Amino acid sequence: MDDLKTRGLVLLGCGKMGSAMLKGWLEGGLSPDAVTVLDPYPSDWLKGTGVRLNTELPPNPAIVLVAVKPQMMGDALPSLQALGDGTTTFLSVAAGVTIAKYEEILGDKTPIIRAMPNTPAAIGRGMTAIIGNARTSEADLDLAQTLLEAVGQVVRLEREDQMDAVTAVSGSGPAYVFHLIETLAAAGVAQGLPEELAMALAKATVGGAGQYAEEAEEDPAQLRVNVTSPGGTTAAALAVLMDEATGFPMLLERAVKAAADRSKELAG
Ligand SMILES: NC(=O)C1=CN([C@@H]2O[C@H](COP(=O)(O)OP(=O)(O)OC[C@H]3O[C@@H](n4cnc5c(N)ncnc54)[C@H](OP(=O)(O)O)[C@@H]3O)[C@@H](O)[C@H]2O)C=CC1
Ligand SMILES: O=C(O)[C@@H]1CCC=N1
Repeated sequence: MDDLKTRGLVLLGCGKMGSAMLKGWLEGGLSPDAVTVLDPYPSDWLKGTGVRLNTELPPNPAIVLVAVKPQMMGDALPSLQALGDGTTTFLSVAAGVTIAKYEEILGDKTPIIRAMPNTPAAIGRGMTAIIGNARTSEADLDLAQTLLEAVGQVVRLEREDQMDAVTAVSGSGPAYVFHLIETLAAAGVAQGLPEELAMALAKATVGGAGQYAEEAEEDPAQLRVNVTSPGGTTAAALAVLMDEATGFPMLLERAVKAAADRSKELAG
């Protein structure tokens, strides 16, 4: 992290993902002076952080974090080509954009780390998978990992082609869980609960169960069994949710496949 303080970090694109990570870093003690953000329409929140905004780049930043949409990459990245001299590490969070694509633009001397984070990084509960190109040293990976661990957990991948499935599970995954909360609350309303109460029950249940699944010694299947009294209410619900033709397993398999397929398409 000392390298980041002295050489600085550049953030290209500060939308939903970039700001989730920046929020985590600033709350974790990274000085706003060490961060230069390039974003054409900065939010009021970003303007209030005190970071260096749309101004000249530091001469030799330790890391450039690329957080623009995959479709914008061709427009946005060439402006940073001068930093592709091999001393700055590029860390990309863009879905689908391969390391080879970066090497085409930045040259193959550049250490490039492809990462897939998720938005719970905003509260320090992110999950990020990373993999580097051939120019990435262990020290580069360690620096990226330290930075990313400031906003949650980090796993290292063995192969870049695992990234499509990772994107479909943990990158997009928070959206599936938020949708579960929305639909669980709506189902409670359909059973006669007031909206506010149903939403409070749904949020606390999903949040509590998620944390319990992470912390408990038992696996999620056993935790599910522990809730399910024989002949009781949970068994009645699970008969619907575990139905082979229409239940969660089939739905999630289709949803995760659709996301992974889209990640492959974005690679072009
Ligand atoms: N959202 C998520 O949960 C996750 C997103 N990602 C990846 O993160 C990246 C960003 O996604 P997300 O944050 O959702 O998207 P956003 O659209 O919210 O953020 C992208 C930001 O980049 C800005 N931008 C556009 N063009 C340029 C440019 N030329 N130079 C600098 N900044 C530019 C956009 O400005 P403007 O809006 O004005 O165009 C916007 O603020 C994507 O590649 C996505 O795949 C990865 C994991 C999770
Ligand atoms: O929807 C997307 O394409 C991005 C990548 C993972 C989460 N959001």
